[in-house]
Amino acid sequence: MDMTKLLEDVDRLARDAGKAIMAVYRREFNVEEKDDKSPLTEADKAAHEIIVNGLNALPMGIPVLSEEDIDAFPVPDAEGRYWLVDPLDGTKEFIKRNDEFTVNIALIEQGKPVLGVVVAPALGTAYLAAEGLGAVKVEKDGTRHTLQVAGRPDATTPWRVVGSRSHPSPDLADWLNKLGEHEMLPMGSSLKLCVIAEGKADVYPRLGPTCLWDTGAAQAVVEQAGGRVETLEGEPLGYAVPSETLNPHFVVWGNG
Ligand SMILES: Nc1ncnc2c1ncn2[C@@H]1O[C@H](COP(=O)(O)O)[C@@H](OP(=O)(O)O)[C@H]1O
Ligand SMILES: [Mg+2]
Repeated sequence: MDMTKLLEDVDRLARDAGKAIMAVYRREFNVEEKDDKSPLTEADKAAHEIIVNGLNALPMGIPVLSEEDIDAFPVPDAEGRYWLVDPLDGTKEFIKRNDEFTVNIALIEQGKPVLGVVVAPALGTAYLAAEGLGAVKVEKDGTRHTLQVAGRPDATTPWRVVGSRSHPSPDLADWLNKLGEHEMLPMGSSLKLCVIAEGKADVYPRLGPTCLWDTGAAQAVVEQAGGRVETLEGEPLGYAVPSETLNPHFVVWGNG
């Protein structure tokens, strides 16, 4: 596979989905409730259609798992590959209109995210990563920066902790007490992992539920920037079984 070409194709698809999302964002829209009580908008559905059709049109014929179509789980191909898509992550942020929502596309191979694209359409930014290519942020004006996580803060500097705006967790307070002196940066969606990759925060503890599609693409960005996304047992967060959609609790570390 030509990873550079694949990353360009996936970036284009995520940006097309982002344009469809922004067309809805700029006008009135309806909010439905899914079976699991989470919100769903026309924007989630429009982005899903664009991405799934686009991925299916690529020559490799890699199966797709998208948050908005979990009636049938894909069987990974002979190389253990599948696409993992969250067409609109941070739907609550989208509804609140605070701009902190993302389009997420990951390529999983043998249970590992080997390519990831996270586009934040309202912010105009994108994060792109692939094995062997590293991770970059593309700014609104098109400038590109190579991403590198921050080192561990020295003993006198408080930890910069990023956390969910919409899904606080009861275990977090205990975990933060053990961490020591820190400052909190609230943030919606997979942008939490991306700010770790950028070196703007040091750690993101997620001690509450998330699904595979919430983390796959941004995990590729963090890992290619030198960081880690680990279960509480210290194993990399894995994606081997598409039908096991719930992630365990995890911590994203930016200290390499
Ligand atoms: N009870 C639950 N079970 C599974 N996933 C949950 C959940 N509560 C929140 N999430 C996940 O957390 C994501 C949002 O996290 P955050 O608040 O940190 O941005 C949601 O993404 P979506 O917005 O794509 O549905 C959703 O997938
Ligand atoms: Mg999501």
